[in-house]
Amino acid sequence: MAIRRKKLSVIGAGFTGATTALMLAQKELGDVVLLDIPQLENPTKGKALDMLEASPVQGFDSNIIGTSNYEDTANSDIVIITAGIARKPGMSRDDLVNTNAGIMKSVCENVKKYSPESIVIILSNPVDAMTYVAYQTLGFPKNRVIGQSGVLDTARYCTFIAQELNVSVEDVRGFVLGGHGDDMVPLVRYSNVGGIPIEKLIPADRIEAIVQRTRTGGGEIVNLLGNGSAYYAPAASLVQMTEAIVKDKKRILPAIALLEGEYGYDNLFMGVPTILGGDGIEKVFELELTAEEKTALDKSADSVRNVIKVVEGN
Ligand SMILES: NC(=O)c1ccc[n+]([C@@H]2O[C@H](COP(=O)([O-])OP(=O)(O)OC[C@H]3O[C@@H](n4cnc5c(N)ncnc54)[C@H](O)[C@@H]3O)[C@@H](O)[C@H]2O)c1
Ligand SMILES: O=C(O)C[C@H](O)C(=O)O
Repeated sequence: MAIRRKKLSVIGAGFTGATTALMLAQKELGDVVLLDIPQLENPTKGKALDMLEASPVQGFDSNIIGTSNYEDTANSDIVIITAGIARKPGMSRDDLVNTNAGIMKSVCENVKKYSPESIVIILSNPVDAMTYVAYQTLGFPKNRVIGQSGVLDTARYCTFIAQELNVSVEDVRGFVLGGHGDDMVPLVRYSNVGGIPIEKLIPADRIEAIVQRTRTGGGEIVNLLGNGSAYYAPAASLVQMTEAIVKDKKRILPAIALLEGEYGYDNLFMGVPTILGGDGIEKVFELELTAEEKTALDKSADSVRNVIKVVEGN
């Protein structure tokens, strides 16, 4: 049997979608189809061609096409959904829920029709609720519907720890649990630098400042950009998750997964540590939490539930 490259479709060719498409191709994780709405077909084709023309310079052989036609995405191995509106200063991610739920449903109807065997990774916000909408619409098994939040939130947390200690980011390990909102739960107790618990290296008040900055990390970028939200680190996060799946790496990464009893939550999509491999989410890890950590996670879960209620009311 001939060996073929993976087919990776990115729905939404805006800041995050286009950046993700380029990074996927640069890492040669597969051939990339970048799709946006028909009104933006030419700009989408233009972005894809521009990226492809970088390939001789950078030396990658992934193909990239732009389209507004779902037939071009048919039989994708992985579909990454970034379609939707982004927040502006003064807005919360939850303010996007009604618009993006409608977009998510229409995108997922097409994904279900054209790529019924795909693994789907959701980025659009509010992402925990959008992953729920995608799961409902797609009807795929839970291991094939994955939301991105924890890789990004953890990346921010690790960036700030590395800055604080002036050490390599490569030696910083941590975990952020919970919903992708301002009450997410960076797990200080499970964070270390080169194996040394951060509580032995950073004073408590500075750790608290890092935790708070992580929680509002998305808003910090929104306020600086002025007219949109982060895209370089979000795209890098999507690419790390895609690589774990395409290469069946079985990486332990935080991802938004359907919880069915884990951590005491039922029928809730929220960020938890998972194994990501060729089957998508292959396992959800249940960590032991202190009473304080569980209270914080309960608060975050309540926030996610409140947004899901809005979606269910539509
Ligand atoms: N989960 C996360 O960690 C995370 C991180 C960054 C951004 N986001 C979210 O991702 C989404 C996209 O952000 P962005 O910065 O790329 O926004 P953007 O406005 O630059 O791009 C969104 C694109 O989606 C397209 N789109 C809208 N409706 C569509 C449809 N029905 N089909 C196909 N494409 C459609 C738009 O035309 C636009 O090109 C936002 O909701 C943002 O909040 C989430
Ligand atoms: O903050 C946002 O609205 C975008 C994204 O969720 C992020 O965390 O950067």
